[in-house]
Amino acid sequence: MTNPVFSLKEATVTVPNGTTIMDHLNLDIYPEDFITVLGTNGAGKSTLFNVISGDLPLSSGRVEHNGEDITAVPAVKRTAFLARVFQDPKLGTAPRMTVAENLLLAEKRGFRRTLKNRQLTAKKLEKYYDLTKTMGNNLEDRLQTATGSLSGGQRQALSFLMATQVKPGLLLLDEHTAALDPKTSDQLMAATNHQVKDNHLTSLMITHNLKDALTYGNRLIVLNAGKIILDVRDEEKEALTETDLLRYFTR
Ligand SMILES: Nc1ncnc2c1ncn2[C@@H]1O[C@H](COP(=O)(O)OP(=O)(O)OP(=O)(O)O)[C@@H](O)[C@H]1O
Repeated sequence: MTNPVFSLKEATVTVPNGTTIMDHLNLDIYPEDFITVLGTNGAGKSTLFNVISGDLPLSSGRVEHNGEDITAVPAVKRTAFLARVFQDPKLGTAPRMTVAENLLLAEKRGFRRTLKNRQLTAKKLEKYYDLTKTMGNNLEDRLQTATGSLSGGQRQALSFLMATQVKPGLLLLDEHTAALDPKTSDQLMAATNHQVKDNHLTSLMITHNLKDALTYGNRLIVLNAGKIILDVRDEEKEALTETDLLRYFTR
């Protein structure tokens, strides 16, 4: 069997008031896994992402990347292989910079970000045109527009492209379509799915949308009280229904 890209082993987080918000959690993430992450409010979904990204240190347990112990590696260093897209369209992009400038900046993920000595050549603009066109929301016509005046859907599409332009070893999608209207959300989910598949990305996606959790990805996990209470993949996932899932939300 293939080795995991990323693992949590007996990962536990106890916060200063004594509450354990991640409880001896074990998770092996394999190459090209697209894992949808479900759970009630407070189940520990953001905690899981914060532990993976290194923003929240473990109280005990281990974090491994390609078999190497990275428990003590800080968040800033983990950006060399990890990218995250947030729910808030304002996060992840620089509002005064244009779409093209943001994409140029994103090419430096994992390195010191500066636009010094880097230019938006005609070739680059052509590349960004083709890239943004794949999102299906006219972002390609707004390459020279300041990001702050894009629609929420266009801005989230840009955040997604910025996170994936330099292929991350692991992509964290943190309810990235939740702030969008249903049609725009569906459009970004479909574009996300294409990009994840076409670029063979390994990713986790937090969602409260049961339909999306069932439709997308090869694997689904449900969290409750800082533990994984369901972990299914392939045929087992495909056989799941919304009614099956709702049972995990009544605990
Ligand atoms: N840094 C922290 N210090 C103290 N408590 C925390 C911290 N981070 C999270 N918690 C607590 O841990 C629990 C899990 O929170 P978390 O944000 O991971 O849940 P969630 O599943 O993402 O919820 P939601 O769906 O509402 O976003 C909550 O009770 C939360 O208050």
